[in-house]
Amino acid sequence: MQTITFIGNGNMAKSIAQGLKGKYNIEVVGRNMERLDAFEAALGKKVEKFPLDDFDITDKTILLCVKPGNLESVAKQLKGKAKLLLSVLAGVPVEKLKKKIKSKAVVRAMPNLAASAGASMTTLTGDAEHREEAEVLMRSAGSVLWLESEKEIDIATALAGSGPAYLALIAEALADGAVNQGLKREDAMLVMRGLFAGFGKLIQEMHPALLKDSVMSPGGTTAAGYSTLEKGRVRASCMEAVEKAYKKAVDLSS
Ligand SMILES: NC(=O)C1=CN([C@@H]2O[C@H](COP(=O)(O)OP(=O)(O)OC[C@H]3O[C@@H](n4cnc5c(N)ncnc54)[C@H](O)[C@@H]3O)[C@@H](O)[C@H]2O)C=CC1
Ligand SMILES: O=C(O)[C@@H]1CCC=N1
Repeated sequence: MQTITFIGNGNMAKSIAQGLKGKYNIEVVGRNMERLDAFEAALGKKVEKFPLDDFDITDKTILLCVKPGNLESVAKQLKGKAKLLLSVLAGVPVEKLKKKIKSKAVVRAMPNLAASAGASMTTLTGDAEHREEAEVLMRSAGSVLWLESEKEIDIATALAGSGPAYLALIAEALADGAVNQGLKREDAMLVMRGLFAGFGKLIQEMHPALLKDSVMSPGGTTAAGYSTLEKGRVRASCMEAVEKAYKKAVDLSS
């Protein structure tokens, strides 16, 4: 079984490791042994645990899962040259990764929080020779799409990487709206979750505009609510949110 070495043991590392366990041997590298023990307990499977300081990455397949701001300090503590560096760091380009961490090949991956449920939408780009290997690996955590440029992965970061947070805002706001009109909180949450479960299936098959047209009757309840969303500039705000998140990814590249 191939071994994957996680550097970082936070949310994203844990989520991806859940998908990989059983298919790959897992090693995890971090600063704090208690946190590494917690990572292993959360995974419910034996993993090899190593301190970060002076860790030798020679010929390993690394899954780098630290924050972009920690790249510098983490890189300084590693020695050797990896076989493949797979980085989930938002915005950090291949060139910068290559400068900081020695590796024969680099691939960027942008998963999302749904990796914890095996349902990430993960985009990938980088060394095309490792496309197949990276796709197979990340498919353990959901769907994958290889993109041809780093600009595209930065845009996809704004859409699917950050997207769960944007949809969570909509989900919470809609449930709050129902509570505001008098529905019990627990009922509002159940109805909202059911709405998203069904919508998740429908949107796979229908264009969003046709889906909307199918729901909105002339002079009906949906039309009444929909015009309020347009007045509130929800459409423009979503487009601006993607723009701001993309620009932030570009900022992180320097
Ligand atoms: N959370 C999300 O939904 C997504 C996160 N990402 C990317 O995943 C990466 C990790 O994010 P999360 O797992 O959410 O963060 P997290 O805060 O849960 O985990 C970060 C990890 O880095 C370690 N760390 C922090 N400072 C360190 C240092 N100075 N030296 C060594 N290790 C250090 C922490 O101990 C932890 O293991 C980020 O680069 C982010 O861009 C990508 C897609 C989605
Ligand atoms: O907010 C962030 O920086 C990370 C990247 C994509 C989702 N979360």
